[in-house]
Amino acid sequence: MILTVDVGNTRIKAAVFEGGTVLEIFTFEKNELEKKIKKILEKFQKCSDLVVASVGNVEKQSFLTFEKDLKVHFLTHEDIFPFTNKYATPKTLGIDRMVLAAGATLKFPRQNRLVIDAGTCITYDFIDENDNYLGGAISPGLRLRYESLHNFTARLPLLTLESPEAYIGDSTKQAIHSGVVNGFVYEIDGFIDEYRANFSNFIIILTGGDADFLAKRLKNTIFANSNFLLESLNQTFQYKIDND
Ligand SMILES: Nc1ncnc2c1ncn2[C@@H]1O[C@H](COP(=O)(O)OP(=O)(O)O)[C@@H](O)[C@H]1O
Ligand SMILES: CC(C)(COP(=O)(O)O)[C@@H](O)C(=O)NCCC(=O)O
Ligand SMILES: [K+]
Repeated sequence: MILTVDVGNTRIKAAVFEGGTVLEIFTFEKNELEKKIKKILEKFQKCSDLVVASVGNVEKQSFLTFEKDLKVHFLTHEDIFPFTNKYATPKTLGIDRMVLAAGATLKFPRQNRLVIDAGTCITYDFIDENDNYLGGAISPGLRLRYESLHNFTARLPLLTLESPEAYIGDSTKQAIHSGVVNGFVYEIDGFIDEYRANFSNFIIILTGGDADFLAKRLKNTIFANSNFLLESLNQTFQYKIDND
């Protein structure tokens, strides 16, 4: 049994796997990390490995305290991945993006793949049919857009996510909801159209905290899999064991 942990910039997601099957998923805040992991390990005492991919600012030590119970692994750029990394700055590529790319490569062989992760940031990652990781894009996520409109202006309120009534927002609130939500949807549909125009035979994987909200609103039909990063972490770890 393996416990995988994804430390994002907003929240921590964790999952227990038995082989390729997910047994349970957990989502929690950074300040609850040790307490939650302890509880998970009490419930799943057969966990032999804890596998962490982190782009957030949590202390390594919070995980190392569990070394008495099981083996702790932090995935890094030094690990073995199933694609050729063509990013011009491979060492600065987020480990979450590398894990998503690994999952897409292993799960969908011999095709072009675009992974869209709508989390704190929206990340786009493209792996071609010859398993070359080419890069993608990084832009502000949904909540980040609401927060930055408020934080960098004098007059804009901080709103929480709501579906806009129309694309012509007829009040400050509706204008913000339209700008944030429609802007988010148009951006993603625009990127998908661009990739579709340039590549055939490709699959799109949509994941992240806003994936379900987004999937319903896209012009392009894509199914969301909120657990894709956790599943990919499990697969990346298996791949590392098999190929090290
Ligand atoms: N309970 C929640 N707390 C924070 N963000 C949430 C919550 N539910 C949904 N979200 C949405 O999830 C997004 C963050 O996604 P997530 O995948 O958790 O980010 P990260 O992997 O960067 O930590 C935010 O843009 C927000 O709109
Ligand atoms: C782009 C990110 C901030 C996304 O983080 P997230 O939204 O998943 O919390 C993270 O992948 C990161 O810190 N990347 C480093 C820069 C790069 O990937 O090129
Ligand atoms: K992301």
